[in-house]
Amino acid sequence: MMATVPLRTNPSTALPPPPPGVAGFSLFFDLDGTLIEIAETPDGVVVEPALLAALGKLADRLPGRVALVSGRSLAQLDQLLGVGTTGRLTLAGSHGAELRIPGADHPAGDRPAALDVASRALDAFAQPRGLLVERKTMGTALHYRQVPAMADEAEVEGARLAAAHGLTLQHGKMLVELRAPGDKGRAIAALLETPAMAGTSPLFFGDDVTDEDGFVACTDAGGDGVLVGPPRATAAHYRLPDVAAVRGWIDRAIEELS
Ligand SMILES: O=P(O)(O)OC[C@H]1O[C@H](O[C@H]2O[C@H](CO)[C@@H](O)[C@H](O)[C@H]2O)[C@H](O)[C@@H](O)[C@@H]1O
Repeated sequence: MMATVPLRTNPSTALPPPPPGVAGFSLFFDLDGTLIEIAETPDGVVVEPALLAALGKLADRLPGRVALVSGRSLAQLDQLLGVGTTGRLTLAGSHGAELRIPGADHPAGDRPAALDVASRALDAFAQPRGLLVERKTMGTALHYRQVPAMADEAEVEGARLAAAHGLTLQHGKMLVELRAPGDKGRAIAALLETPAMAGTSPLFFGDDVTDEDGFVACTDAGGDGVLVGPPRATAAHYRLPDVAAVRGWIDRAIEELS
């Protein structure tokens, strides 16, 4: 099963930055490549204290209306950012397969039974080729950033194993992942029904193909998407060039809300 990238792409590559004025918005952020710089390995990322402070301030000013929507699992988000920060945010992890809303119960979905067998097959493929396998709560990612020449082979193996084991195939930056169903769009739509977010306009900042479902969900709900990175076909109508620009935008939003 392939995770779909929507075809409702914006024809223009000259997308403007998102306008100021966030008082009536709920803000959704992807993590890797959006709030933190891409690193060589999943564990190699740097989460700066200034980011944690900014997310905390934003959450104070928009209570219940600041969310992380990540391909990382909830456990990874807790570990990377610390529960002092994640506890103040609404979270969608595992590409939308896991939700955590402060004060609400959201039983975790079932981890697909086939995931362990498929993960061992990924190990067998990765080890002799020098690739990295990242095990997550609801998925396993095969990373080829370490050996980019293996990209095509890794993608083919990922697709083969996803089909063989009935798992969802997720493409990403220098990775292919086998995972539980769900997508960031459905997660955002569900979060928009929470009392704190209901009636607000959603704005989702993301850099990767997994974020496109989220851009569509936000547009459908009267908000929009913000592509982070170089121009490409996207459902977002705004763009910021890099992580630093997102961090600058957040700092300005905090000032505006102060
Ligand atoms: O949806 P996100 O929060 O952006 O998570 C997407 C994936 O991010 C991580 O992989 C990416 O970042 C790594 C660290 O910078 C990088 O080495 C890798 O090449 C990128 O694909 C994470 O490891 C994955 O589990 C997430 O799905």
